[in-house]
Amino acid sequence: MEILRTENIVKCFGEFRALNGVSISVNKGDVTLIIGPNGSGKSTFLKTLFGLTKIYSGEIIFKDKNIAKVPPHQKARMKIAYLPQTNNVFANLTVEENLKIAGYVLDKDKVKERIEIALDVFPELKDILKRKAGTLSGGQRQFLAMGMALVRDAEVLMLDEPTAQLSPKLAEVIFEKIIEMRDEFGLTILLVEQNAKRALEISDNGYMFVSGRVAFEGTAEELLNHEKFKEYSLGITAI
Ligand SMILES: Nc1ncnc2c1ncn2[C@@H]1O[C@H](COP(=O)(O)OP(=O)(O)OP(=O)(O)O)[C@@H](O)[C@H]1O
Repeated sequence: MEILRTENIVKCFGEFRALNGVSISVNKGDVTLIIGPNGSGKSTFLKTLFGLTKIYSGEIIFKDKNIAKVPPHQKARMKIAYLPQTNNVFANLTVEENLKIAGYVLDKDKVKERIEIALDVFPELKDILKRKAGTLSGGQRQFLAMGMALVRDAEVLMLDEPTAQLSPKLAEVIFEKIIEMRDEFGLTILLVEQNAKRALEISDNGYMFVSGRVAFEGTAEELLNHEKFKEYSLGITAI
């Protein structure tokens, strides 16, 4: 069942069209992947979905409502979470404080319960609750940011390259956590990833962006077997 879709999103920076009519559809409880070369508009797309930059035209439909003009803090209340590549935690606060702040709109008992759930999925955080988030490793910071989304009880989670700059081993752990968040909690995940092949293996559907457009789309399996994708992932063509 569709929970989120965009229709013909156009985003310009001056004369430059970073997004040139992007339409995608995201099903509830799926991992939907966006891949594509550098500069193809993936990060810009997530930012526009969350309302961090204004779009020129197009619609963002969430549960049958056009939310294109809804500001980020209201989208957060609608249980949409966005994790940027960096600055996704409060560096000067401890891990515990970050988790508590994530639940600020919930009542106290509920926050406690949600933090317990987050620590079940991210037990790695249990021993570092008193550490300042700014001192964490890249992987620990990512765990915390994803844990905060769980505390918030997010329904849709948008992740911008969560495995960037992590070792292959840690990247694999992040992919496993993403699967767990989908399968155990029914989260809908919109994922932007550089590691296209591995990310497709854990995804349900995918979109390949090229120059601000959807070049091709399909189920994860269709994309993995797509000639263009094979060429792209082998680096034979820049598309
Ligand atoms: N604030 C901005 N002002 C002007 N141009 C921008 C701005 N943000 C992004 N762009 C341009 O828009 C295009 C899309 O950028 P975006 O960061 O969305 O690509 P991407 O697919 O996420 O790339 P990467 O994989 O390298 O992160 C690029 O050409 C980029 O230079």
